[in-house]
Amino acid sequence: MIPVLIVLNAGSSSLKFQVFDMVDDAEPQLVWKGLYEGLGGSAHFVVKDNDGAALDEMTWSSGDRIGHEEALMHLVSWLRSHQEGRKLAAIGHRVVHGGQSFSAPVLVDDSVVEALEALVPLAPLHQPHNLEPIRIVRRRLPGLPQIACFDTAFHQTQSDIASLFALPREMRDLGVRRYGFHGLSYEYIASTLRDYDPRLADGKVIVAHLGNGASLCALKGGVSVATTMGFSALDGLPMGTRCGAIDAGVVFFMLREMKLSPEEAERMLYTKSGLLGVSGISNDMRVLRSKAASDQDARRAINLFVYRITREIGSLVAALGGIDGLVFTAGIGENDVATRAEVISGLSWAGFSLHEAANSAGGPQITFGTGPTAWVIPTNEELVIARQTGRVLDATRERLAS
Ligand SMILES: Nc1ncnc2c1ncn2[C@@H]1O[C@H](COP(=O)(O)OP(=O)(O)O)[C@@H](O)[C@H]1O
Ligand SMILES: CC(=O)OP(=O)(O)O
Ligand SMILES: [Mg+2]
Repeated sequence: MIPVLIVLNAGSSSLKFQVFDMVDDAEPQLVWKGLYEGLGGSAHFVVKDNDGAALDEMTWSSGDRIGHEEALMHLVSWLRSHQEGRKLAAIGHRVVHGGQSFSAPVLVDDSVVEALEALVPLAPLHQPHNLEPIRIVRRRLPGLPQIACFDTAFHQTQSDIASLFALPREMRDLGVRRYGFHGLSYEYIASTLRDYDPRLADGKVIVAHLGNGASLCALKGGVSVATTMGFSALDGLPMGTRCGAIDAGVVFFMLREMKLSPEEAERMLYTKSGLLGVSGISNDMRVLRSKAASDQDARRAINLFVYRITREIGSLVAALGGIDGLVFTAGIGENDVATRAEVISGLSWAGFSLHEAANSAGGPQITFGTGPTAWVIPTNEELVIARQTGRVLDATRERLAS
């Protein structure tokens, strides 16, 4: 029997999954990937093989009340009827916040669940959804090992100064510091840089993870030295619906002058801001691009996004003391030719010069010449979760055997 892993990335109304074969010490091999979307309403399930060919799909009506629990149990029974010769060995989860305690992936037990629940206020948009499948599996499939893999862990290499806020010392003791996120994505990119150019693997690289959530990370020799997200996933760049870095004074204005409750203020900053808030149209870059020529608000939202990315890259170049490479990844970074072109055009001062045909073709290399180079590299957070999960399982087995 080949042991298989399910890797889960749970959102508020979606559950993305991938299934990997784990053969001894080999790299995890993707077998199936898919998602449930529209959970809580009219849910839809689709699963594909590792070549992207659709294998199965299903749609439920809202009366069927398919939530995360029903979706997970459906996935497990789908696997049972398709996994001939395979045996489910564990589930690896993306958990956005690991706080101060978790600097590496961990086997989930009662105390881990409790510690991760305490971090919900630090990532209200993600953490509750990440924890829900963990609780469901503990209840419905007790005994199945679950491993939590964190978006924050990769940034633990940052210096004390890079992670410090200029707040009174007791705040740091309460855990109020910069953590950084999207670490699973950055770990994947760091692990593959050598395949593209050894100078990137050993040098100073800025990775732009531009998806619905967006951040930048400065890597030196593949190690995180600075990042734009801080205490929460609200910081840094403007995102699909999140504001990114704003003056903390705005929050006091919202509470005191606008008389918003903390929950209302939080909702505005997390779900009504960013590309959606500025454009008043959409959080989706595809929609904004299709309207940018005729709609001033769509254009302004894009211009602000690009302006903030370019400015923050300048800041990270200073933190690195130079730059050898820039990598675009995630939904916008991998697919939006125009965003890449606009960012590169704002970086001509650093020696970047766009190769338009290469950019239109999706790279991988999109600038050439003697200066720093820019690249498009698709991220793979799920593969990192599978690798980390495999390592934790091996270590647990060795511990039990000794
Ligand atoms: N073909 C495309 N062109 C431009 N933008 C795209 C394209 N495909 C996806 N996107 C952008 O990527 C976003 C999703 O990115 P993704 O990394 O999948 O986000 P997440 O994992 O946070 O859900 C979409 O909201 C959209 O803005
Ligand atoms: C941490 C974070 O912002 O994640 P996502 O991009 O999936 O929203
Ligand atoms: Mg993402």
